Amino acid sequence: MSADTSFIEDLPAGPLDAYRKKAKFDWKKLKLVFEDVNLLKMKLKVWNALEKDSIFQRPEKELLTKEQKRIAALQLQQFRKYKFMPTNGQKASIKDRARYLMTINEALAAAYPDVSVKQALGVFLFQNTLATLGTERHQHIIEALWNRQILSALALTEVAHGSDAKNMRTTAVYDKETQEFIINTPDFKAAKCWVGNLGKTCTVALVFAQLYIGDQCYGLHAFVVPIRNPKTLLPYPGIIVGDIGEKIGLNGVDNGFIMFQNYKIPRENLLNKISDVTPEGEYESRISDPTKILGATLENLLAGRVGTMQESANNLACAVTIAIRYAAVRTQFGPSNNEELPIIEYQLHQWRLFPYVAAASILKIFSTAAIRHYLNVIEISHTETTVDNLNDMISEVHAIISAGKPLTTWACRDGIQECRECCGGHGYLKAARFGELRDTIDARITYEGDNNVLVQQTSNWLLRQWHSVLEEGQVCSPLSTCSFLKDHLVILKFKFNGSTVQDVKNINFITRCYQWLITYLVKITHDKQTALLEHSKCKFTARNDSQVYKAAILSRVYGEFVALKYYWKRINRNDVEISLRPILETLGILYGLSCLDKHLVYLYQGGFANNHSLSELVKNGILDVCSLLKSDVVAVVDALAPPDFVINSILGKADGKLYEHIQAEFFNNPGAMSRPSWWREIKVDNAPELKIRSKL
Ligand SMILES: Cc1cc2nc3c(=O)[nH]c(=O)nc-3n(C[C@H](O)[C@H](O)[C@H](O)COP(=O)(O)OP(=O)(O)OC[C@H]3O[C@@H](n4cnc5c(N)ncnc54)[C@H](O)[C@@H]3O)c2cc1C
Repeated sequence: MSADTSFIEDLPAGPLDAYRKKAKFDWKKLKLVFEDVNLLKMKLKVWNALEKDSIFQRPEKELLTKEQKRIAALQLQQFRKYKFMPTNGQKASIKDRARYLMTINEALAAAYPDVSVKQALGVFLFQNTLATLGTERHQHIIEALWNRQILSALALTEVAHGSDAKNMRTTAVYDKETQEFIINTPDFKAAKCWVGNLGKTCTVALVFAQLYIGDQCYGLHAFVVPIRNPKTLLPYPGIIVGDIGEKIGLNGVDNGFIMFQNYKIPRENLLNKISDVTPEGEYESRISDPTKILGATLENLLAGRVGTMQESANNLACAVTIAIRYAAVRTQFGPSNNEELPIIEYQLHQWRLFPYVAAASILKIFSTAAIRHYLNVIEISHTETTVDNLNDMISEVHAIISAGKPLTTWACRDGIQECRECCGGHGYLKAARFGELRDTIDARITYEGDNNVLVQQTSNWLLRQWHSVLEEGQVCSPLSTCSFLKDHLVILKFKFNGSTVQDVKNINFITRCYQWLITYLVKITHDKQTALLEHSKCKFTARNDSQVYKAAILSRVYGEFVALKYYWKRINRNDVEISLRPILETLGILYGLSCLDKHLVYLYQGGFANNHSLSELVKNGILDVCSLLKSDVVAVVDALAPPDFVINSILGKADGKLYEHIQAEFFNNPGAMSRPSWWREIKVDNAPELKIRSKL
């Protein structure tokens, strides 16, 4: 049965129709492959509400940073009043409920990134952490959170330590006389910093500190710490708290710093699901290894990372929508004086842009799959059901997300920049929106775990699988993302023997290349680490000196392979109409070939190919697919795009009336045609006045 697309609004007629008419599929049906129908309806509901809400109207002129913070705080307050969750949502399973909440925040992030960051940190991440690390004694805090009585913050990073969480120096010392923890910041380098919502607005923070009983340190633990009096918003005594100042972007978020001086909190404020301290000062833990306790504590950040993946894929979709719509209307040069071509007709322009359209399509579907896996393991972890390989599943999901967040955010960073350049000078206008998209993605590369550090978790996991293949001939990959490693002897013998473009323009070739690449890279990374370890006798050095050209590229290649794997699985589902298959396959092949183009050196280095044909065919394949995509690409971005209100770009509107919107921007920007108030300061008294009329 054909999917019901009647709830998706038609697009306005205009100059883009010329290309829209060429598409060989229905863009609305394609949209329902990129988006789950119910979640899309929910997002449309959110966007419709915000579009009509006066507090969410966009300012006509640039606001001062402190005004941006005020507006974002008010918008968040207002947003929390909406009841977007379906009526049965409150009773839904943990998984469904979390999915709804993530979708609501995803919708918010696409239009108001600052407000969504404030909500994600101050409400969802806090709630998630309390639910997973807290117990019934923290239930009242969760309730206060849902009743909008609390806005929180998550304080992990310190001035001198970010990625290296286990060396953080804030302490929480247990005092059994008063049954309190005493929190201290030894010096400025241990001040918590960059903490969203902490600068001006939050009343409570989740603070990560080293737990001490006497002289014994039990590692990093999470504590609920009151920060400000909710009635006055003034900080409590014993705290130095403030805003870190203006940033490159996301200035609606009040990122703050904090230092504690013998600041006391009740014993019960320790989140105690994994480990607890008895009133008498005994430490009790369900896990004996302190590094595992830290791991379990920080596992919560996974929710933020999958959310980041999805939001970044959406940002990339926004950027390519703007650039493709622009390219289909903008004309420059032509074969004859009276014929100018739309810039989308140029091969170079297609080659610069279309791979990012493919990336947005693949990464949207990949992030949806990553969220599904993440929520599945969360749900299983919360039920009584025992699942034999749950830990293996969690490790694999962790590996997928640790590769997926960097893959998606980096693709988005590069894609936005290319799209900006593809729109020429007009792309540099603030109203084109690339600036905001670029600033937002920039921060995502670092927060929720710095990309270059995160990818090491994926390569470590892959190396463990490789070790297990060599030792026991098996792999722990319940989600089958690297189960092929057990066939490594066969895979490493693969050789490329294709001779036509058709030999590379197919998913079997792409899968074969990726399986070979992952196997080859994990092998050479392992060999390098083993040699370094023998030489230096130091695991730390061995690991660090095998990142460049080895482990780091291994994680990247694995991320791309998994992204394609989930994409292929999705497009081959029964609910995907036959009419959509060709375009979906084209997008998948373009993504695969464009990524492989960047890894050719490894395919040659390892002997997968030994003459020029692989390189030539991959490159010709990309150009072939680009030219094939030209007539469909406008409809593809129609399927990827959110409504105009969300895209918020004068270059990317669905009506394609590019020059009307540019004119409106030029003419209507405040004070555009008025003399500046400071004109006297620059006037030149003795300047000759040139005639404006001819003497004749
Ligand atoms: C907009 C924004 C919002 C934030 N919000 C919060 C928040 O709400 N709460 C909070 O606690 N924190 C927050 N942070 C902080 C953020 O989580 C940290 O910036 C991040 O974890 C990285 O830590 P760092 O800045 O100390 O960088 P560092 O860890 O010092 O890294 C610096 C550089 O060194 C590299 N590097 C580090 N270790 C290695 C290694 N082993 N091998 C190779 N390279 C390495 C990194 O890749 C990076 O490029 C926020 C940051 C930003 C930008």
